[in-house]
Amino acid sequence: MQNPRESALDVLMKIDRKEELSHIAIGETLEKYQFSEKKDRAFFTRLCQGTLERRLTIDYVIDLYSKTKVRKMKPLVRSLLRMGACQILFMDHIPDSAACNECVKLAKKRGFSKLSGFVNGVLRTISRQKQDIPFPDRDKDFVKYLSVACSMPEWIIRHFLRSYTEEETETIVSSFLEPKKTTVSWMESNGSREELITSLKKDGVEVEDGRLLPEAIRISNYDFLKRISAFREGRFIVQDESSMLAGKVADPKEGQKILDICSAPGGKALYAADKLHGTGQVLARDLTDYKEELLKENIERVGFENIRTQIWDARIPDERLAESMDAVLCDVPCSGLGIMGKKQDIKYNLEESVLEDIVKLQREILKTALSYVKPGGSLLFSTCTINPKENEENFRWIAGQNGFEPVDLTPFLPKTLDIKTAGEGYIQLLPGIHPCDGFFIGKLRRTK
Ligand SMILES: C[S@@+](CC[C@H](N)C(=O)[O-])C[C@H]1O[C@@H](n2cnc3c(N)ncnc32)[C@H](O)[C@@H]1O
Repeated sequence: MQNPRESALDVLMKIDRKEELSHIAIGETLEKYQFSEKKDRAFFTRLCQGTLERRLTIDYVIDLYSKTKVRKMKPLVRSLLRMGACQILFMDHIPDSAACNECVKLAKKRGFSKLSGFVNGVLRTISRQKQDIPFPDRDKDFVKYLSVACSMPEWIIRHFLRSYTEEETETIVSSFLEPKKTTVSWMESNGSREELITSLKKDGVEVEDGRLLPEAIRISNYDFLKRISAFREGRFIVQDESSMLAGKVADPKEGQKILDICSAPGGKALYAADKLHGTGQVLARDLTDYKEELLKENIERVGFENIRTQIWDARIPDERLAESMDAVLCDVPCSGLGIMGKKQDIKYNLEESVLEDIVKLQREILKTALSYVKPGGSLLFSTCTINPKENEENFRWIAGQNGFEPVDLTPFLPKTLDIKTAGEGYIQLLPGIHPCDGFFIGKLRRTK
C-alpha cells in the first residue's frame, strides 16, 4: 500500500457507487496489501470506516461551507472531501494541514487540478471553523439533532422513537459509533480456552474476557486475522456474544440432529457443532453458491466432521426432513438495525419500505422451519435487528401456531442479563444498553 489515503479514496468511491459493500471492499484491499506496514493498513482501515460511519455528519458540515452541495459534486471530489473532513473533524492525531495538503495532492494526481483550489478552500474552512460549527439544536428538533450528531438517517431515528424513549434512542444510536473490539467464540473441540489464550498472546494479540459468556474472548492489537495461528488452527470463530447466546439458548446436546436453515457464514451452526463434541449432525443450509463457499471455508478451517452444507431455499418445504430435527435454527435474513455499528452500509442503503417485505419473507421461512421440528424438539428464532415487527410480532405469530409453546429462556442467560420477557420465551438485546449487538432471540418447543 504505497499511499493509504489513495487506497481509501478508491474504496470510498466504490462504496459510493454501490459497487461493493464496505466490509467487502475494505477487506479486499487489506487482503491485497496484507504485507504492507501495519500502521498504513490501520490508517487505511480507520479512514475508510470513520468516513463511512460519520458520513451524514461530514456531509452536513461540508454543505455548510461549500457552495456546491455534496450530492451535486463529482464523485471523486465528494469522496476526497469526505475523507479530508473526516481526518480534520474526527482523527485528532492527524494535523489538519496534512489532511488538506494530501487531499489537494490527490485531486491533482487524479486529474482534478482545476478543482484542487476548491478542495483546499472547503477543507481549510472546515479546519478553521471546527470549534464553532452550528449543529442542530437538540431541544428544537431532536430527530435532526441526533441524525447529524450520530450520522443516522432521520427515518431510522423516527422508527426507533416509535418503540423507545428519546434517551434510549440516543443511547442506542450513539453506541453504534463506539469503537469495538473483535469478539471471538472459543471452539472447545479444538483445544482448551487456556491454550487458545496462550496462543493468541504469543502472536501479540491483546486478549480480554467476554462480557456475557465464558466462551467469548475479545481480541485487539492484531493486524490480519489470517496471520493469527489460533485462527488458522480453527481454535476460534469470529462471533458477537449475542450470536453465541443464541447458540447457547438453542442448547445443542450430544447426538442431536440440528438444522440451520439460514446458516452462512456459519457462526451458529459451528457453535452448535462444537457443542456436539464430534457426535450428532448439523445440516447447514443457505441460498447461494457464494454463501455455501463461505460456510465451507469456515467449516474446513475449524475441521469439524459433524457438519455438512447444502444449498436450499428455506422457503421451500423439504418433506424429507418433516418433524425430524431435535433443533432448528432459524436466524432469518433481517433489516440488520442492531448491527449498524459494524456494517455501515445498512443505515445508508436500507429503505423503510423494505421492512414490510422482510417480514413476509421471514414468515415464509419460519413457517417452513416449524415443519422440521420433531415432537419435543425446539425452534430457535433469531435476528440481528431491533424492529418489533420483525421480532416480537413474528415471535407471537409463531407462538400462536398449533402445537408449539414458548420455552423459558432464564436458565440459559447469564445472571447479569435480567430481561423480563425471558420467561415468555424471548429477549430483545439492545446495543448500548446490553453489552453486545442488537439482537433478538426466541425459542419454542413442539408439544405434539
Ligand atoms: C442473518 S444471516 C445468517 C447468519 C448465520 N446464521 C450465522 O450465525 O453466521 C441470514 C442468512 O440467510 C440467508 N438467506 C436469505 N434468504 C434465504 C432463503 N430464502 N433461504 C435460505 N437462506 C436464505 C442469507 O444468505 C444469509 O446468509
